[in-house]
Order: sequence, then C-alpha cells, then structure tokens
Amino acid sequence: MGYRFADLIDACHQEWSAYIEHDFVSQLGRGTLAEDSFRHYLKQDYLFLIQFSRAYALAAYKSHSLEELRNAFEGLKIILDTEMQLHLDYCAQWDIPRHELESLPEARATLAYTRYVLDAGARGDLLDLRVALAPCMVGYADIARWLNEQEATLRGADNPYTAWIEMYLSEEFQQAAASERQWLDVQLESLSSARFERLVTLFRDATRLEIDFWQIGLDLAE
Ligand SMILES: Cc1ncc(CN)c(N)n1
Repeated sequence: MGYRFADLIDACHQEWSAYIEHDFVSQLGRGTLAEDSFRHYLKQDYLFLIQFSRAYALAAYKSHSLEELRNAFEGLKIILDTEMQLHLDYCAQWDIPRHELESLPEARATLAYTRYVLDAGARGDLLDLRVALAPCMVGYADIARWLNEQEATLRGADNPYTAWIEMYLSEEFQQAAASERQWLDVQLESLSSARFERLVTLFRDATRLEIDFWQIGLDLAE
C-alpha cells in the first residue's frame, strides 16, 4: 500500500499539533492576542509572502505539465491577490505605512524558513518543493478549520482577527489546500520508503520553522 499526505502528518504528529494549536493561534481565535504581536507577525508575514511568491514561481519553473504549471500559478495568485491584500488592508487599518513594510529587516525566523524552502526547491524536484510548501498552504487551511471548531473562538466584530480567520476559511483558500493534498496523495503513492523518509524530513523541518514563525509574533523577536 502506498503513502498518502496524511502519513507525512502522522510521521511528525507532535510538531504538526504544536504548529496548528500554537498559543499564537489560540489567542488569535479568542481575540486576546496582543495587537503588537499581530502587528509584528503581519510585518514579517509580508516579507514571508514575498519570498513564498518566489517559491511558487520556482514551482512553475520545476513543473512538467500544464496542470502543475496551473497549480503553481494558483498558489502565486492566492498569495498576491488574496493574502497580500488582507495584509495591506490590516496594515492600512493599523497605520503601518507601506514604506515601512518595504524597508523592514527580515527577522531570523523569516530568513530561516523562507530560504530553507527555496533551497529545498532549488536542490530537489517539484515534489520536494511542494512538500516543503505544504505546511504553509495546507497548514493554514487546517488552522482556520481548527479555530472554527473551537468553542473559545470569538466570531464577528468583537474579534479584531475575524477577517484573518475568515480569509483562511474561505472556499478559495480551503479548495486550494484540498487540491494540494490531492496532488500530494497521488505523488506519494508510489514512493520508496527511503524517498518518503527524505520528504518527512523536509515536511518536519518546514513545520518546525512555522512554529518558530508563530513564536516571533509572541516574542516580538527580530
Ligand atoms: C508564515 C506563514 N505560513 C503560512 C502562510 C499561509 N500562506 C502565511 N501567510 N504565513
């Protein structure tokens, strides 16, 4: 029997739960996350999304088929048109000027995560790259659904982070994550155990780097 995407999560279950249910996420869901933490996250995430746009462009370069090219294009489009727009809206609402975003220094965790994924893609093939990207797209879709299931999650105007949660819960984002899972299911099915184990390392590392990224929001780390 072949591997599936769920086997990657099972192989690093502890890291995956620590990422999905991180304190930053639960505080955001309850609406109790300090504004400074979210601001810090937002600014670093702006820089993160620029690097991840490059990673989706790299995925286009590494593609062989029209379907793979379309997928890379969709990933890039969601970042540039949807996620980035929400960031800019929050920044405008919270008086973070555009020129500040353009001249921000990258925090170490931002550098570490984004360059790790770009390097995985440059060294490896499309599957390596999309496995390294999976905690980003599939992870945030899971986070939004997890938040939606929690009784403690505060909805509507009383939670300043409602727009963030809604965006990742949106049909567009959930659908993109579901089709990424499906593509990975097909690719993983016929792999040898040695190849699968190498992908587990990529997936685990990227998940650990996502955990660090939440943490810089709480620590306001540079
Ligand atoms: C750090 C991080 N990881 C994932 C996502 C969702 N694309 C994001 N915006 N930022």
